[in-house]
Amino acid sequence: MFCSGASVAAAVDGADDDAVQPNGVDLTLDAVFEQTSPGYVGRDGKSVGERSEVEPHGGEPPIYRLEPGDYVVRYGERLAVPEDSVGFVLPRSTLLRNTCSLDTAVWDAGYEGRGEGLLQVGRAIEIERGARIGQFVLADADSEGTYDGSYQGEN
Ligand SMILES: O=c1ccn([C@H]2C[C@H](O)[C@@H](COP(=O)(O)OP(=O)(O)OP(=O)(O)O)O2)c(=O)[nH]1
Repeated sequence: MFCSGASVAAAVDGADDDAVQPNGVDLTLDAVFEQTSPGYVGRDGKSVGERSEVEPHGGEPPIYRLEPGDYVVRYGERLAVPEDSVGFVLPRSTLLRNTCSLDTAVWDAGYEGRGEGLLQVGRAIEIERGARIGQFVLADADSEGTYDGSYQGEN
């Protein structure tokens, strides 16, 4: 079963009260990166390529003016996935309605950190730093151990 927004909020550090939704908690955009060198995915190992941080166009709060392309984004909130849960992030529908999306993976039981996602920009868009871009939801789960990979405690 999926958890209530209030339960999800207990797993999210730094979320405003108005970020709490009926079934999850909104996550905000903190930083945007462009990958500049290849990554590596092997049978045993992996590495993330070099990246450069995209500077906001200006404004207060700062506004990112993003041309079509793929960007790595860091969320503004620190998450701690409970050991009896699994997490998912879904894009805010306004991104989809603007020909953009957020691509995300599984958030493992026991993971803690400020995670990252793939922002796909199909048509140019402006996004403020701190704007809501996705929603974090949690489902009850039987877990086979907890996450202890290299992204534990990131950011
Ligand atoms: O969209 C996502 C999905 C997950 N995570 C975090 C939480 C998750 O627990 C961790 C590792 O994700 P995953 O297990 O998919 O990564 P991996 O490439 O398999 O790395 P590892 O070998 O460390 O498991 O990254 C994100 O930051 N963004």
